[in-house]
Amino acid sequence: MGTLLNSSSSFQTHEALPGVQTNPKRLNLFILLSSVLLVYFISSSIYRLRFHPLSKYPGPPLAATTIKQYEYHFVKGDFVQWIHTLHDRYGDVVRYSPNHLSFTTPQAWKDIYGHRTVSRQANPKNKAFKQPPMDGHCSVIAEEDESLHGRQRKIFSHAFSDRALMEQEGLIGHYIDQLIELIRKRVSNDPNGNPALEMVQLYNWATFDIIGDLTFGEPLDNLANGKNSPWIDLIFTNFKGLQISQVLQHYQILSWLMYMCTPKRVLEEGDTHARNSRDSVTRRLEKKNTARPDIWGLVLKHEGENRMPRGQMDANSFLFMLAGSETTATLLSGATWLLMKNRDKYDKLVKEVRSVDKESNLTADRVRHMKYLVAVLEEALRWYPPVPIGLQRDIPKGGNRVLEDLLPEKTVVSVPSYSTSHSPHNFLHPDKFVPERWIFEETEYKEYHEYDKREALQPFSTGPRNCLGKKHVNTPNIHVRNSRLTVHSFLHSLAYYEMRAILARVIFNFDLKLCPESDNWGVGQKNWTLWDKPKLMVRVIERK
Ligand code: HEM
Repeated sequence: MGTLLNSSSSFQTHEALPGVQTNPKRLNLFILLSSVLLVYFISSSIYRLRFHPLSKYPGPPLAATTIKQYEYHFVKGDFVQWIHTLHDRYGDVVRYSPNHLSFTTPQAWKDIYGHRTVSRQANPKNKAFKQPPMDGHCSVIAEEDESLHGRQRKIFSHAFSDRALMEQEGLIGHYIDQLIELIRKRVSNDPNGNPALEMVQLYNWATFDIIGDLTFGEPLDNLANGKNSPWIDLIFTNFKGLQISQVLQHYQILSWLMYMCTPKRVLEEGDTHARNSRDSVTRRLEKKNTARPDIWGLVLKHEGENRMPRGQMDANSFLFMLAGSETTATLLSGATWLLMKNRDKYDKLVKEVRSVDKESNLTADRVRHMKYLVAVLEEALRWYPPVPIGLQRDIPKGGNRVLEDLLPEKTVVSVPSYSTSHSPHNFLHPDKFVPERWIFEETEYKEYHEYDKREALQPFSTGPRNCLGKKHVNTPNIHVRNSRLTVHSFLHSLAYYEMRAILARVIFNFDLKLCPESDNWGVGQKNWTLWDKPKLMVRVIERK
């Protein structure tokens, strides 16, 4: 101890002097390093602005020189608004970071996400946003290998087929009954019979209960208990953090700081729920009941040689819980707000939905033929797409063509749903909510029918990795969307059915009015891949 003290004091007295003498050297080193960095920064900026293969694309000069501006907006949660402003200013193609291009033309959907052709390779998903494997197993959305991905899609084809949906109608209807009962109870418990209800939460409970039962074959009881199940808490606590950490992973210190600042409870919750998810799948498999029309019941029934490894089942269950609940609840919340803000459209929908004699007539088949209802949901998907950002794809080795241009390997390309469907180049008066633009029989809206590029709307993405919850049609999507809504309305799928049935039954039973505090609900919301939705307060009374 004494020796240590002695040596330290000798360091302070005798060693300090040479230290002072070396300071100019250190200063010189600092100046040298700074100059090297400055020269590097200036020369790489000049290269990126003038000579880089993407330099011909328009965009903010700062964004062309550094990825940090894009990362800043992503982490801040205003990326959707930022990229939209850039498209407004620079046009249909924008360079928003040295290697990133964003497109809003309809053709770009095909070129970026479409099936491979003789002249075009597939563009793989960008690794930064890849879902991590669960115990070494990839869910369908995270599977990189094309043929393994195709194999998983094939295994799920029965569980997401028309026939499955017909069998699932009763199960889904049961939860919609519970939603209506819960709202009715709250209305009757209110002294004035006119309570202000938080609709985002109610829709979330309904869609989580439905997908929970379809995935695990047992109820999550959000609606029955009138409160969030641990599943909902987990997904909302972790999703935003996961998105942000995917950007921060490039910065070791920030990544580490974020990890250190994450409450231990949140980290433990992640493990607990992965375990719960596995246990729920185990319980479902132990029941061995293949007669039940839930996802695993239908997968096991058609299993044969297409056996899915157990770990893959867990990974996919986890995925279904997020992909199949939050998205539909978001769209329902958006549609409700848009209808409240456009009372004439709301009245038109009320008239159509209440034209049935009784509620039990609102069957899957009936609601898919309600033109105005289908058009309201289509327009809500355009105005407020649940996945508003551009899903990033990498241009592979050898380059690939997008809109006639051969883009170099490693360019990151995407089509942002929100900007594409709010582009005045694609839709007439894009910021207005006009369901009639989707109905050709509404002849007063002819100018919309003639102007709109309907194929620009792809809220479920397109190509071999599009949404599994939206029916896969053999007819190319663009053809369907280009044709009359009557053809489109025949599309049957879990996502569409849930949204139609829930909205129709809420509108059939109750009159709704927006509370003043939610007047601007849909404006300027933050987003981290999905919207970060505030409370949507709506006054509800029994229909007259
Ligand atoms: C309004 C409702 C919905 C919207 C807007 C939506 C949107 C999307 C989008 C944009 C993708 C592509 C993601 C990517 O490329 O990374 C996707 C994929 C997927 N969605 Fe949906 N979705 C909805 C409802 C559902 C439902 C109800 C389910 C049912 C479980 C579901 C299951 C899936 C699955 C499994 C994938 C991955 C498909 C694959 O990678 O092959 N979605 N969805």
